[in-house]
Amino acid sequence: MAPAEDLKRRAAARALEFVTDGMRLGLGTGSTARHFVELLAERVREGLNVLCVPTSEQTLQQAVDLGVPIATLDEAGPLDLCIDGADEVGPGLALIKGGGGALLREKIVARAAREMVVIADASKKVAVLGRFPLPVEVVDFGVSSIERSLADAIREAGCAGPLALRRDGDGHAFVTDQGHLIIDAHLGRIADPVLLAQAVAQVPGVVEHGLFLGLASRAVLAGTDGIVVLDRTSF
Ligand SMILES: O=C(CO)[C@H](O)[C@H](O)COP(=O)(O)O
Repeated sequence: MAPAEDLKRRAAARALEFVTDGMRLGLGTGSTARHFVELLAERVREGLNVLCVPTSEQTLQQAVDLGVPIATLDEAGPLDLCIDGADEVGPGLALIKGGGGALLREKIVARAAREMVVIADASKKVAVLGRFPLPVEVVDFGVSSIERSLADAIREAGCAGPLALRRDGDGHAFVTDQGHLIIDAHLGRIADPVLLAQAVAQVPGVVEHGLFLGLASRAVLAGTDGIVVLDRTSF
């Protein structure tokens, strides 16, 4: 296994220790979450009883293929724990998510859980959020106009940088599981994530953004020198 994948898998394995019998779990999306679902499936085969709500069609398919019991969020009700990856983990466990385009369902599921635990390789830890482009999910009506309004709102919140409509490998607009589009905001540095989140959320046409603030309570970060479990006060 490539070294980077090995670190993701180690973080996933450590987070699995937080799972106990009978839990209702949110399952994240992305390559790190994928490791978690694989390891969870091994435990399910050994007899662990869990009910899981996937945050994307991709994770849903993986869970079905591996025999992990799944439910819709409405069927499952409040969740005990949500385990998900992140694109950046900043101070206070503020996150940028949505690199895989699943931010809307990910945020709904994280909010429905009593606890959100982030799993990542240690390179995702940053002193200031923003090096990773901020994904903003928007409706597919008037996207050029939404993009201009978004640029204004971002500037008023003290940030700047080019915006780009996300495209898939064929050059078509990337469409999310909920049928929306994504505008990636290349900001470099987000000095005030709370202010930016408020500004972006107010733009008509914005469905959700990838700033996850006050949602994660722990982060399991795996580096070459070991694994650390951070909470909001320790980072
Ligand atoms: O937010 C996400 C998907 O929308 C992912 O959790 C994020 O992109 C991290 O992915 P990976 O574990 O592959 O680095």
